[in-house]
Amino acid sequence: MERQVQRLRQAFRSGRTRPLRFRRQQLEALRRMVQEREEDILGALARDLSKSELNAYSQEVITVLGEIDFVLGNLAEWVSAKPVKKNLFTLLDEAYIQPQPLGLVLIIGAWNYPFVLTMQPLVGAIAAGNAVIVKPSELSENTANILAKLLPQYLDQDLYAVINGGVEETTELLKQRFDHILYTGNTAVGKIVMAAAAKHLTPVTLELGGKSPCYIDKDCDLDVVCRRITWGKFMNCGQTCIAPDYILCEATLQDQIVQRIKDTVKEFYGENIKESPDYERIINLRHFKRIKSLLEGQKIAFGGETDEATRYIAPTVLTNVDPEAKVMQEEIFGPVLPIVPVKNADEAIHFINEREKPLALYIFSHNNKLIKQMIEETSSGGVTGNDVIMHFTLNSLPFGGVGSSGMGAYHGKHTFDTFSHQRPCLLKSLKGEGANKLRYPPNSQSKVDWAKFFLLKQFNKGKLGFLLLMCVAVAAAVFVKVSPLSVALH
Ligand SMILES: NC(=O)c1ccc[n+]([C@@H]2O[C@H](COP(=O)([O-])OP(=O)(O)OC[C@H]3O[C@@H](n4cnc5c(N)ncnc54)[C@H](O)[C@@H]3O)[C@@H](O)[C@H]2O)c1
Ligand SMILES: CCCCCCCC=O
Repeated sequence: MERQVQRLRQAFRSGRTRPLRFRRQQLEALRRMVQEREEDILGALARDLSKSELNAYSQEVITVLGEIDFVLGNLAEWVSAKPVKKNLFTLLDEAYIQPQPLGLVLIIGAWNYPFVLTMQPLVGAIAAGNAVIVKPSELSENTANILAKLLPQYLDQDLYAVINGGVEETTELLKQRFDHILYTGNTAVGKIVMAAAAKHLTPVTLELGGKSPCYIDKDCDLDVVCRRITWGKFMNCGQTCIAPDYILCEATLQDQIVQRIKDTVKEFYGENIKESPDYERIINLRHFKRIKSLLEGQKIAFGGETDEATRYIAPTVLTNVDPEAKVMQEEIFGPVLPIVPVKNADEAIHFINEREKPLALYIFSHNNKLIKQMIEETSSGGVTGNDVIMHFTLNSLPFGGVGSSGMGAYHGKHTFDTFSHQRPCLLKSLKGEGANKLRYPPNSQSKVDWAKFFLLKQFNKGKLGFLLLMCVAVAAAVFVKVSPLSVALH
């Protein structure tokens, strides 16, 4: 493993990833891979999560293709140096920010959307000019295997590698030195990753989870609200990091919500949900048993049927759930939706703020002021008002958590920035040394007064004064030797 890391680092040092043309070629090759090997990719996703071809395509493949197109359309602009504003001391100099690749980066993916959660960060890491090691989740082993088979066929093998394996291999991998690690998965492992990264002072992006609340105000259209929640909660059998984890609403709304979600489940998945191609299965037996155990002692309003042989758990809604119940202590990550009654929006805000900061927050109301108030008075990785999940799909929005739901963010330009060093560059001339006397010893009151005059706002009396000052400064920078001016400043 150490040798492989060395090999990639060596290839990065060759400078091959620097030119825009090379990065574009690699991204185009990646796009070709997704298009030409679509069937293999969809097949792997079906075997891992019982995802239908249509669902796998619309949830994962489209996102990756869209990301590649978006990056290719903007990369030339992103890699270019960005001139910055200057102060009076640097007026004649060149000042800019130059994005540069970090080096060798590690991307550790999760199993629930195993294709998009490794490929989307990979697109940004390549775009930013890095060498990359991808470590897919071992739980979605078919997707992990297809990535290990396909990526070397399309990408430069000296710069991009897939390493498969479980805890042992990941632990070994984390002993190596990387220039950035992007990890997606649960919070407990996030801490392990961060501790390992700290040994090398490696920066991390942690895309973690949490219990994402969903508040339903009484002033809203419950038919629409429940359709949207049903879609986002039961998609991928509830195994979505930003699925609404639980509902907060006034007690009087509960029965209407239950009835509408029940009707929508029937509309979406039919009378026999097990037969629906749109309804997935739980990833493995451990998670199946974990989710099933969350139902114990709960009031099941509908659903609750399970089948261990196929790891099927029906869409399930629980009512009057006690905040102390086990189902409210951990991220559910399955098709179980508890409803916790609260008196009003203020109590919902209090409820949310008493707990760890979630990855997402959802607020449904006709009252925009209330939505804005809840955003203002709570914290979460992201927010969607009057819908669920959808903020993930907008790549102009940074996607990530806060507090225990993660740190850092990616998607679109944000991924490019995550995997780049924004290098500040100031290019001066060796001429104009006279003006520099101001900062060289020995110091004097008049030099300090000049510095105040050049740099501090309160000494630049208005716009006109500032303009005048700039002219003086330019003159000073070019010709003038420092002279006392304290009188003019006071
Ligand atoms: N924020 C996001 O974008 C996002 C996306 C998907 C999932 N998630 C979160 O991930 C969680 C579910 O994923 P998971 O954690 O079950 O996925 P997982 O079990 O697939 O683990 C994720 C990665 O961590 C590695 N790993 C596991 N144990 C390890 C250890 N002891 N040391 C080092 N590496 C280890 C795995 O090999 C895998 O590559 C949920 O909490 C979910 O909310 C977050
Ligand atoms: C179109 C829906 C994609 C949702 C991906 C969520 C990633 C986290 O689990």
